[in-house]
Amino acid sequence: MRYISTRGSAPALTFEEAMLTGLARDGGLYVPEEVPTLTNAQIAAMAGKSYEEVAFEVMRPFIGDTFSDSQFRELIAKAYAGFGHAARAPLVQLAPNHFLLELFHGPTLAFKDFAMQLIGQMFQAALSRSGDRVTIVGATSGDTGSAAIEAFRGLSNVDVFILFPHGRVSEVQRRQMTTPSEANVHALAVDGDFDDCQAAVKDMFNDFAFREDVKLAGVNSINWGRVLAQVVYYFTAAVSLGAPHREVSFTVPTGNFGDIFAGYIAKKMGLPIADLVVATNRNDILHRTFETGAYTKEGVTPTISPSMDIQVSSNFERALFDAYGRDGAAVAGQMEDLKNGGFQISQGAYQMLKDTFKSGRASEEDTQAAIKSYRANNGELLCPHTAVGVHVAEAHLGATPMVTLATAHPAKFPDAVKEASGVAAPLPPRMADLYDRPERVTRVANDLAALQAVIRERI
Ligand SMILES: Cc1ncc(COP(=O)(O)O)c(C=O)c1O
Ligand SMILES: N[C@@H](CCOP(=O)(O)O)C(=O)O
Repeated sequence: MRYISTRGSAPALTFEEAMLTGLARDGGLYVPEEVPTLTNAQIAAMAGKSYEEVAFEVMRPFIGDTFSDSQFRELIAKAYAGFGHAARAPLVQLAPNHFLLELFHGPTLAFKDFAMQLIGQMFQAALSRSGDRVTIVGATSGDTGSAAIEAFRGLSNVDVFILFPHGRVSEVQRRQMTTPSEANVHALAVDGDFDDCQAAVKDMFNDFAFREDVKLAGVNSINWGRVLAQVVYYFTAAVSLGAPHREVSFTVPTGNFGDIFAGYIAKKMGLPIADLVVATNRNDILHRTFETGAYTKEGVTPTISPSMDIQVSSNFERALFDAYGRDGAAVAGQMEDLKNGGFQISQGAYQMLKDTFKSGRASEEDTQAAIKSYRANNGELLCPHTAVGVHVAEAHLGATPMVTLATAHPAKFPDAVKEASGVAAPLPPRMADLYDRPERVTRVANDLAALQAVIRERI
């Protein structure tokens, strides 16, 4: 299995190389040269298997010879051992044809743990084999950062720097990033928004001298390994609802387009997914794009679902690559136009995207109303991101079972949840002292050189 860049002019890599490389050297994102497919019989045989076993079967065709089967099984087992639910990703029924896929039973209470815990294991195994040391730099709107820190804290061959937008993450998210005391963890509060943080990370990858000097690695969904690990729960959810004998639809609260892209890969692998619905908050660039065919940046507006306050949606580039018939030059051209504010998608590519994805948006009021009504009528306390998903899903319910991804635990956003529902969402006992732990954070200007200086000084 080889991985190629969405911009068409970086070398093809193995799974291990793509995982450790992060951004391609032409600025693109790595994708598999071909997406392997599973037969209906293989999918049907997943029924009744453990999450770990399905994870092995779904991901094995993508990893080539990076790990032996037995080592890969071991890494998967370690990755999910600390999850607080035996099913790892349980389904809860909201209505006759509407289900919630709870993805918040990992150590940091968000879906990011599914990929990050596994990436942590895979990095550790690959780096201890090679003896290399890397510097991970990640951008977060709140959840990727806490999950990355949890997965990499205390590891001897990794330094991890997380850039988050100062004042724009929830207090729980911030404390999850600033309270770990391990010396290899560095939380950087940037005077900017998430898009600034993500742009700085990509600029660091495009600064080849810096990239080589610090041995830069990435754990944002730039990294194919992140997307891959998220493909698994589409299979477990769909199979428990009757796939491959029955189609299933998914609604995905979306920001950087990584999670929904994982659903798209599951569909390409042969999972019978009817609709893939993109749900955005008022930062609705993706919804507008699906409506109009124009990808046009506006400023980022802070919302009560802060992890989705994103305008430059990194993984959309992976979808565009397929929409343009895998023409890297066309994608590179559109990404150049994005620097000047946006681009118009060609008619053919737009049609492909419209045929593949549906979309909707939730205003702040819609989000609050969903939190309130699902608490009152279903007894479910939703996090604001999940509430965006549930609101959008309601407009797409039909005969096919709909699964909305519950991407974070309500306790990560206690203020917004309490205001909407009147109900407090307590942290689990293992995190009960989070507010008492001392914080360690460095405030940094939204400036590439300043960020690079901090990183060089600390490693
Ligand atoms: C809780 C939560 N929901 C939804 C999203 C959006 O996911 P993606 O960026 O993969 O679209 C994020 C951030 O990634 C998140 O943290
Ligand atoms: N919402 C994310 C933003 C980063 O997304 P990623 O999936 O590319 O890591 C976050 O919570 O940080």
